[in-house]
Amino acid sequence: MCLSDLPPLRDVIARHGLSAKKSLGQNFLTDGNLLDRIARVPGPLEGRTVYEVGPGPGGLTRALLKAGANVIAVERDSRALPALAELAAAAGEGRLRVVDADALGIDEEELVGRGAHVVSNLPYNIGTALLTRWLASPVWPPWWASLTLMLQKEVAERVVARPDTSAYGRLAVLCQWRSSARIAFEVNRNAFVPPPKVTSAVVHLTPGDMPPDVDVKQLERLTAAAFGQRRKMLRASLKAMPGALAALESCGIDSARRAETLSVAEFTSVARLLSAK
Ligand SMILES: C[S@@+](CC[C@H](N)C(=O)[O-])C[C@H]1O[C@@H](n2cnc3c(N)ncnc32)[C@H](O)[C@@H]1O
Repeated sequence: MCLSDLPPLRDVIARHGLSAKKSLGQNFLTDGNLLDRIARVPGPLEGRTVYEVGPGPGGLTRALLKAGANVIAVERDSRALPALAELAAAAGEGRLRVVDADALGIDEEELVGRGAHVVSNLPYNIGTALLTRWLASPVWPPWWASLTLMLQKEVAERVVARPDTSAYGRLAVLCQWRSSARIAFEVNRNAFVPPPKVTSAVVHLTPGDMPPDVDVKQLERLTAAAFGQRRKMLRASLKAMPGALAALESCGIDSARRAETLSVAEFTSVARLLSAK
């Protein structure tokens, strides 16, 4: 059997008894056109390595393989392994490797090497944790060439949010400091089996070329303190952080401002001074 002869995804899900488990964030995609559209977001994939978290019954994996990628996928639900083994056989020798593990415990650089594209319909319960980890990598440029991720629309909006909006916060600062981030398109909840409660969106991030003079941990501490009390003036929210008020002053930032008014560049200039100490 080859990829084009595979049975429809709904049949695969039924035959392998893959009833969706809420605890694993399982909302499966079965629309081939939508899956092909997601696989096109990172650009040409012929001969490229793609890392996928949570292939489940393999809908997105199938689209990625059809696009010519070699896929390394990590799946925590061992019920999906037989369906994925059939997909691997149809794709041909060496094109799909499935690791039966928790993606939160994976050392991605060791597993997939450098230069891989990440394409995933992420389980919602670990989506923000994985995105933050991939952006906060101590090694920069990171191991990934791009991230194409299905997230809850509300999380996607936090990734691309601008200052002076309620969605602007720690995630926006981290993502926009380290990458170019955009929402590729929204996905209606009815595209999933079963439909989740909320609309989703596919985001695409490519790593920026960062000078190494800002310690990501300092930036994270700074934004955690500032947005932890986002309604307060910075002079109150950053009071307990050593050096922060002096760094604000050196950067010409009025400590009567609130966190959500600071641009990403302003946050990084303060973090740069704190990193130099
Ligand atoms: C939203 S579903 C996506 C399934 C499939 N890729 C699709 O698009 O239809 C999320 C998948 O992630 C898997 N998963 C959940 N938590 C995981 C974890 N910690 N590590 C690896 N996979 C996980 C689930 O079992 C499920 O298959």
